[in-house]
Amino acid sequence: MGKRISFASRIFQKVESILKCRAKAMSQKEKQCALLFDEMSLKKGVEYSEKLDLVEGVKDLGFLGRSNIFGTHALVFMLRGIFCKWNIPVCYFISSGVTGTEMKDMLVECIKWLQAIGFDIRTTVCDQRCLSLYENYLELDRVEGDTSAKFHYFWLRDHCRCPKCYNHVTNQINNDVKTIPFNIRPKFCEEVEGKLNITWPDEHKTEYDINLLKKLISTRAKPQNVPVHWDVETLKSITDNSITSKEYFENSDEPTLEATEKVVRHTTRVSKTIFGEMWEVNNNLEVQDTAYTTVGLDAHTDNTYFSEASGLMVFHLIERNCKGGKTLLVDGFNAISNLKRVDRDAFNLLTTNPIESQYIATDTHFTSVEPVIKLHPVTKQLLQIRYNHYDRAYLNTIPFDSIMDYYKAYIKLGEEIKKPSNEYWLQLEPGTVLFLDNWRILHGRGEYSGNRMLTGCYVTRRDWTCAANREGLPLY
Ligand SMILES: C[N+](C)(C)CCCC[C@H](N)C(=O)O
Ligand SMILES: O=C(O)CCC(=O)C(=O)O
Repeated sequence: MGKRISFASRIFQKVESILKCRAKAMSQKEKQCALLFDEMSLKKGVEYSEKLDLVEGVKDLGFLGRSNIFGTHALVFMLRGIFCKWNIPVCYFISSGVTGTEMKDMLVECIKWLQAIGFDIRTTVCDQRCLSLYENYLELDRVEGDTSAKFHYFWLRDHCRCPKCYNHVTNQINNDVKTIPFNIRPKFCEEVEGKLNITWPDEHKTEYDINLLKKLISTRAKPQNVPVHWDVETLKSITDNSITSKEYFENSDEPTLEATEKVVRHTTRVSKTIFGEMWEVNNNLEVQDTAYTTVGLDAHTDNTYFSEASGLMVFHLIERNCKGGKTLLVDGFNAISNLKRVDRDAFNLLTTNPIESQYIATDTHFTSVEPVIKLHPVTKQLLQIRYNHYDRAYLNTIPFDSIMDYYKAYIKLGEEIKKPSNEYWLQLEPGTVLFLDNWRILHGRGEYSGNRMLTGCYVTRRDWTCAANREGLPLY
């Protein structure tokens, strides 16, 4: 194959004269070509070449110089006709992963040389992902589609998952980040067969799976799994039956509290709050809350007065000898996105101004100060709605000048929630257990008369996201 530019002059002349011959025989159109370059990994090893009178296998970048480091890659240049089918291997270099600047210099030199011979180079094509080393980071080309991925050397050292640096039994980091020098650089670095292998100056070795790096890049600050929002019209068309997208039903053997509990414990655990673990809700004011009356309740989320509102609500209506008492569900995220579309300022006020909520009963006084709309701290996508107009405390967290604007924004969201197009009314029946995402779906009920018994429980957000992670299910 070809030549290594400028040091092997005998070969150089031979290849050059062959290339000149080929170019001469071509028409102007035939000469139009692409310069392809590609890095192939090599087995480490050296050999004396009598023909070249030098040791082959060490790093050798032609006019950019030669060194005693073992070569790990061959950087191959090739010409390919654009209009006519022809291929000519041109030259190669032995490298140990070229830097971006080295690559540019070689490319420019190679193009100049081939143009002088007579080829009409119209484009360059790099066939393989390649690794470029910079001052304090490296770059992997085309990791994600066309974009490249950059990783600081410090980060790469910090995340070493070798058994010394990381305990694979406890899944905890052994390595002390404080001991890594900020200016750490690999002694040696290569990309082979889907792996990034790094040797550090102290001979410590780190291996990364390129697919893992790819995955980490694609999840950097980008919205994940945006759930499908629904109104009454579109709810029916959602086929994804996950609890983040839609209400979720399970069947229970019998209409009892114990059967409800069994269904829940099948996948997760029951949360204990001041309302107990499993609750029985009927008209007895056993608990000091309107839920324990026959009064109708506007759509709301529960536990706005807890710093972590329950993640899931589980409802199982085990007795229905009553008139009314239907269940109301509203997709809070849909209401918020509608509000955001028509009134961006209102949306901003609700995301940035925390308000206080309360639950006060005998010997109990819970409060929490949080915004009504919470966004994911990194991706900024919707994370939680905390809307319960019954459980608001004194509004004293908003600056005087913003109070009226805040009220208008809060009421506008309330009106959106109350739009008939967003209100999904359903009749719960004994035997059907309903799971609700209390960070997203608001619930309410119609006023009723007669005997009605609702059983259920809360599941903490951390418990159900734990179950979702365990099962590999997507979270928003
Ligand atoms: C009956 N159950 C225990 C479900 C709820 C009772 C708490 C209701 C409270 N107002 C809230 O919205 O959090
Ligand atoms: O009784 C119902 O159907 C719902 C009660 C309720 O909204 C609650 O407990 O938060």
